[in-house]
Amino acid sequence: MSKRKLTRQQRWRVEKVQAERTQRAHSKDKKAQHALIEGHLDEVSNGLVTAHFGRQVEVEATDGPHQGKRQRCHVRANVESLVTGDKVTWRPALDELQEGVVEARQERKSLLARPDMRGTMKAVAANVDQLLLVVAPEPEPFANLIDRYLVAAEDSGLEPVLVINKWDLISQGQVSPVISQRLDSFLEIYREIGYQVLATSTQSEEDLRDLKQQLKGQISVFVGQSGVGKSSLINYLLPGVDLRVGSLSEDSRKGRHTTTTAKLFHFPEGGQLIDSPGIREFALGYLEANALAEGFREFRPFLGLCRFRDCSHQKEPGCALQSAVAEGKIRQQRFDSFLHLLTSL
Ligand SMILES: Nc1nc2c(ncn2[C@@H]2O[C@H](COP(=O)(O)OP(=O)(O)OP(=O)(O)O)[C@@H](O)[C@H]2O)c(=O)[nH]1
Ligand SMILES: [Zn+2]
Repeated sequence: MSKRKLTRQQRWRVEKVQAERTQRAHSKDKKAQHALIEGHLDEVSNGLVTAHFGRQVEVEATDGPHQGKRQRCHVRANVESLVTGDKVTWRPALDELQEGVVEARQERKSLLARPDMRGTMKAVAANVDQLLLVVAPEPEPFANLIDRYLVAAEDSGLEPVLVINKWDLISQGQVSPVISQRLDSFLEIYREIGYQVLATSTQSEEDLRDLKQQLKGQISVFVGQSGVGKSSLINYLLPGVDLRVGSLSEDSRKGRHTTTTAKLFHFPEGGQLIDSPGIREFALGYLEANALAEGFREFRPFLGLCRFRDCSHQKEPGCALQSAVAEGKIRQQRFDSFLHLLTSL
């Protein structure tokens, strides 16, 4: 192919197109570019995404002169998608009423995802350390539901902690001995597996002490079935905070915009909470059968030991899980729950 000599006019046009393309590539978010040009930004520092609004995020400075302050931010076009809890490198605006710019996302420790309306898994929160699975004597817990949450937590890399709320009902003998007994043996199973179990109630300060201790220095989420007392617990732990996730408007001209995205809060006595209606209902989305078995913590030593590599742990001879159940190394109830979840995949 011969090199054609371009006329000055053509060269000018090529250069112009090139420049425009570069401009577009570098500044998909024009406002971010604009902010940089305007020079109203401070030095690069570390931050934490505390909320998400469409293409903007709210970032809290975790070091530097703005530490503890929050700002709305534009996100550079080359930054991968952000969720609440993400740690970022950003440039705060010098004037806190202006908007900062997120330059990069830092590595994630864990990612909590939940299925959207079409069943596609959507990331909702990053770097959550522990999942507080709230249960109560009433509504009485289903083993299956607890196990679903536990598997989801294990799969997302979060440490689950079982929180038995409404403990006052038990300690004051307000639930029938049958329910009380059932709950006890239930909890014993989870303790035996190695999960931490805490008793709480929203009826006295004393009953929240262990939970407050557990929250310190960690990013937590509260999950559990309706009516167990998640809202009550969170209201006690975050006094005076407007928990309505829609309380920050996306755009004041459009009025109050209710967003269901997750928000990050600081507990006054230490630790952080990420909360949204979606997170509270977080359970099991799509899972591979292997991930399901892995999610039953006490099954792990036996996985891969079945006679058949593709053992479904149902009726096959030489199934290591079934032998473990027969030998009392795996509780029958957990195995039944596993099979139930397996058939509902
Ligand atoms: N006795 C007793 N009742 C409680 C306790 N905590 C919450 N409740 C009551 O349990 C009911 C449900 O509490 P909520 O905080 O709304 O429960 P939730 O888990 O947030 O429920 P959803 O909003 O439906 O998900 C309310 O009537 C509370 O007053 C507790 O520790 N002891
Ligand atoms: Zn098997």
